[in-house]
Amino acid sequence: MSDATVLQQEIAVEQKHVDLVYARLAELRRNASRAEKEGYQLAGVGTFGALVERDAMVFHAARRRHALDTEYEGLVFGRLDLNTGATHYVGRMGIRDDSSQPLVVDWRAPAAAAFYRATPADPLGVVRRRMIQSSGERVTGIEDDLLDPDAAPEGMRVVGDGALLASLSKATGRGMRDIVATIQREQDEAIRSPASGVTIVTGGPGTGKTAVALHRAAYLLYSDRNRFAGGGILVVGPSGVFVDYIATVLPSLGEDTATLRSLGTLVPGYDATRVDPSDVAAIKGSLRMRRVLERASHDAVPDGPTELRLLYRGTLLRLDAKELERIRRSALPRGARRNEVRGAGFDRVFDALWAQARQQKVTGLPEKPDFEAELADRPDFRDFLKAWWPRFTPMRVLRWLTVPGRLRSYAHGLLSKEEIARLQGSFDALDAQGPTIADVALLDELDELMGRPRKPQRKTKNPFHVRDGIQELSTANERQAAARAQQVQRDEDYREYAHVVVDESQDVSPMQWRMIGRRGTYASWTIVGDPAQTAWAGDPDELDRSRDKALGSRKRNSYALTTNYRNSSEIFAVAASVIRVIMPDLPLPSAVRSTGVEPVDLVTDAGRLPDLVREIAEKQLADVDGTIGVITPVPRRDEMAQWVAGLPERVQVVTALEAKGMEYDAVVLVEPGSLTKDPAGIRTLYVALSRATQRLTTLGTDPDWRP
Ligand SMILES: Nc1ncnc2c1ncn2[C@@H]1O[C@H](COP(=O)(O)OP(=O)(O)OP(=O)(O)O)[C@@H](O)[C@H]1O
Repeated sequence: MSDATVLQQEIAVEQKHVDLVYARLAELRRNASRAEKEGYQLAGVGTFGALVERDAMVFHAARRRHALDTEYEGLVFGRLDLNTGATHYVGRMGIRDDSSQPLVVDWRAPAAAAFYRATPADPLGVVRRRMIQSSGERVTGIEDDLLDPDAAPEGMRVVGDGALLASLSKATGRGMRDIVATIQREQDEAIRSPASGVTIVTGGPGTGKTAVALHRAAYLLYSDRNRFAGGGILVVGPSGVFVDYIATVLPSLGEDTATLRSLGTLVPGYDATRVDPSDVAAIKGSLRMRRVLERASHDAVPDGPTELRLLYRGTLLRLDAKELERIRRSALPRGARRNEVRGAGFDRVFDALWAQARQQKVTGLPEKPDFEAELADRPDFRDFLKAWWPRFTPMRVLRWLTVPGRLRSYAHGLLSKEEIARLQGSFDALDAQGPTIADVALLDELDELMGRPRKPQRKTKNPFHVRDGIQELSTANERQAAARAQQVQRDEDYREYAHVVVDESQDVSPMQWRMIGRRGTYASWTIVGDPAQTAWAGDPDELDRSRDKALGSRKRNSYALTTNYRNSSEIFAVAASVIRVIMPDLPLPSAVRSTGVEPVDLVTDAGRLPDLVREIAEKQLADVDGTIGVITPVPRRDEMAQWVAGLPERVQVVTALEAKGMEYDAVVLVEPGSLTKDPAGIRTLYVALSRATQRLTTLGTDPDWRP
């Protein structure tokens, strides 16, 4: 029999099972719809208990139907033949037949772990592992691994080769794809790492760190839904571009209880996308900024009133600048939070005025409480208090740093003259352009330092909580929204996540670790990153210390990933040659796929550069089916975006910093020489050179751009 016939026969075998699964799925969807309808009919009964039961039925049925709908495509992707003679199918969700026998095992269930972990050296009871590829409900391909030939029963067929490689050669789309069908053993170990403590995943470019982090989030939600869906999972990535790229992965895994944030949007109220040059980011990210901000948070208000004069029952009461300063200082000792001790400051003003009034023997002076009430009623006095000790927003205080004299005095002894000058240059743009990504951590720090009257935590609006009356859910949309709301309605600045995932963690500055740490006090953590890709130009020890502080004394489990699944070996060789210059001993991942296409390096003059960039992007459009990344130096992004304006959407323009974590089928890296000035730049160059799966062209005006 020819190989093709054997393959067709085996496909037919699997198709039979897959048909069974989809038939059962259709039945389950019908059941879910019926449950919803029946839920409504219960309303007719009208008793209190029936209404609660109705809401519960409607909610669970709607959630079940949603899950059944999202997992439709490629539902079954694996089969395990065990040495016990048993067979398990592995898929995106677990499905049982009507006698409760499993038709498909959820990939996150313990029984599915062997699908990812079994190897010929350690087959874990698996004789044959089969990957099933399908399109819609149709099985299109099969790839087998025979793991334990000695245990194979007579007639067991083994077909295909290279399922992983086949999956890696698919075109890259706008969003990251899930890897659930081809997770590798070392990745699976990290995904299923214990739920508590800190899981640290390191590995070079393209080793699947992001994929692992996201699949781990899905795994945690599956393994302990109450804990992780209840508390929520926070996923932090470096940029908005990156967050959009990964946003598609979690819903496709059937989970919508994760909150995705970039470093510029982690704090509610800010949507920062502006990046600082690396030398400025290093200053803003340094822990020394905490002291600078602490000083600012205790300083007098610019243009605030310098004295208080009140005519009280014919007598002038007066607090001069010195006295006001003394009161402010005594009400605001070091460590006190200004917005929280405002009342204490006001009390001291009353005390000082009362003492004066008594000393000056004001005629008809009432008791102190009446004296205070009289003053508190006077608009001129209230205006004074508001101007002298306003409620401070973090942005208001950060703006004080734009005043050169103030910045110098806050930074005295903490930052060098040059550092102060650089910071000043950056803050000059604060009013016109809004905060940078690094500023958001400073604003969060100020919020912490100043304190604020916390809003009471909003109670979760659970559609089944009947204390406030039965909720009338009517349309399908409302039911869906209610089902989601039950899980995701949290305080705007929610800080009690059950798990925090930090992707591209090598780029999180010390001040940003503090910002993230505040939101993960009660969380377990997954931290993924690659120190060789960091753009951090500041003190590396400080970075380690601040990370350790955020993670606290939680137990740590570390995993290292060693295979680069993204780049062709030809492309990774270029990236590797660059990072070797500054990190000769760095262990690098091995790239498993060769395309036979060498990267291209072109040099031109400044005049020709725009046309050439466009020409190359057009050529790459013809060469690859997926996305094309035009990677630019940070300051020239908008200018270069004009050069490729009007090309299809597959062409995306990003800065070298925004390219962090991203992946494209083809990359044009423009002016690579702009990234070789310092080690942080070379590490960013390494990132930019390791984004492409198939084609890489470097193009610039400097023939000697290589470090
Ligand atoms: N087991 C796998 N099967 C198929 N594809 C995989 C597998 N692991 C990773 N990939 C693919 O490899 C590419 C790189 O993965 P990912 O972005 O998670 O790597 P990374 O380690 O975060 O990379 P970087 O540090 O460079 O940002 C993605 O396209 C991902 O889908």
